[in-house]
Amino acid sequence: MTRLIEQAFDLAKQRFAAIGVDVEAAMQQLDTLPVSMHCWQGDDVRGFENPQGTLTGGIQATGNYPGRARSAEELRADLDMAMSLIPGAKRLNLHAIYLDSDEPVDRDAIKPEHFSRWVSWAKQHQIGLDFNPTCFSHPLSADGFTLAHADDAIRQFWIDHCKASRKISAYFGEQLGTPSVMNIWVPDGMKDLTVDRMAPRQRLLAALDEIISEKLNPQHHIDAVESKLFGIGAESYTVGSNEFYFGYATSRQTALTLDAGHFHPTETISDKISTAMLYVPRLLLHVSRPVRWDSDHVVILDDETQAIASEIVRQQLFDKVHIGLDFFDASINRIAAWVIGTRNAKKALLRALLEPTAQLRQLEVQGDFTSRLALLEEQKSLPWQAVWEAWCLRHDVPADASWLTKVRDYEQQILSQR
Ligand SMILES: C[C@H](O)[C@H](O)[C@@H](O)C(=O)CO
Ligand SMILES: [Mn+2]
Repeated sequence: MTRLIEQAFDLAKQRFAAIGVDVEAAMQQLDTLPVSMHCWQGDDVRGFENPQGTLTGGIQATGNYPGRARSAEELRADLDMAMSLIPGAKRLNLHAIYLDSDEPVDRDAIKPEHFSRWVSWAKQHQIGLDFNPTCFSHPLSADGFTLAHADDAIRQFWIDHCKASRKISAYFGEQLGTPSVMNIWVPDGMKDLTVDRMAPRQRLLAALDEIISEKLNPQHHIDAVESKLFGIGAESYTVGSNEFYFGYATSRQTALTLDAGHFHPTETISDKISTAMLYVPRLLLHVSRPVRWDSDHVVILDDETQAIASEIVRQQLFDKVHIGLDFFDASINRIAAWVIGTRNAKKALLRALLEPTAQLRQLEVQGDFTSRLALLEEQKSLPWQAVWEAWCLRHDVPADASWLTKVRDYEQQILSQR
């Protein structure tokens, strides 16, 4: 098998060299692009604060596949398994409800010490951590409002939670030597016709300003804000809309988060990257797969995933775009879900790096759209898969679907005992 992969790789290198693409350079570039895996695929967004509670905030993990992680130890073991099957650089994205504490702590009182075991684990794996305040699945978010809440005390509780989260994020960055991107997403919105659409937005704006008022070291912490079109039970009005956060991120120069599932079904985030990059210093991507709505299906190698990766590579946005994932499927093996989705994100990046972009750009400038389309289509069938498999071997992970056997073994030995 290894020999076959090496032979195919040598031939593939020659085929790509013939269209002016340096395969080794592409692989080296790919090595520098971490994908931030989201912890919440492993337990259906339950967390360890109150795992028996209901998932609220207008999001849903459907399915009841056996074996979800029930503790931080189990989640870390599952991540170890998944990460061992995914090539190249990775990070882990934690939500605040994944605190690893021996006693109960409310959200406004979370501290770095409640995440110290995650930091030790990240150090062992030499990976960075990212963070999210969790503004849902809590009694004080039960009426659908958090940072835009009309009640001063409730709003302050969520402001304090986000402030506490920034400290944790900065601690991650300081401990691990790579900035933690902290994403603020709130579910605030209304189910039905809304009369005052302005006041909640004014409150959200002021709350965010208070949250980011303390200057933190950008080497340790990066603020990001995430919009949404609608959530379940908030179909008529979302306070943090795209326009709201686009304005916020451009005026405050925070990073802007684009979640592939948070727009109208005919809108794509790949087309928003070049606009947003004109106004904000950084983007955080939540690569996901919407099916009719923000369904958070596992990422596949579809046209939009490819288009997102191609935008990053064509515009050379390597230092400005943070690539994260956001899906949670409880109807299939959760470790397989991580492996499939993360490998696909990386496959899309590799394919983008193997594109003869300079030549295509030249054709576009010349107005030769026939050749542009012809070459774009021809390169889809160049042997990128041979390069992918060789890259997997270099990273000592299964090159083909044999990773599934390892997941099945783990399922039989570990997950089925839970
Ligand atoms: C867990 C959430 O899905 C996530 O934090 C948020 O990014 C989101 O996309 C909500 O729809
Ligand atoms: Mn998201």
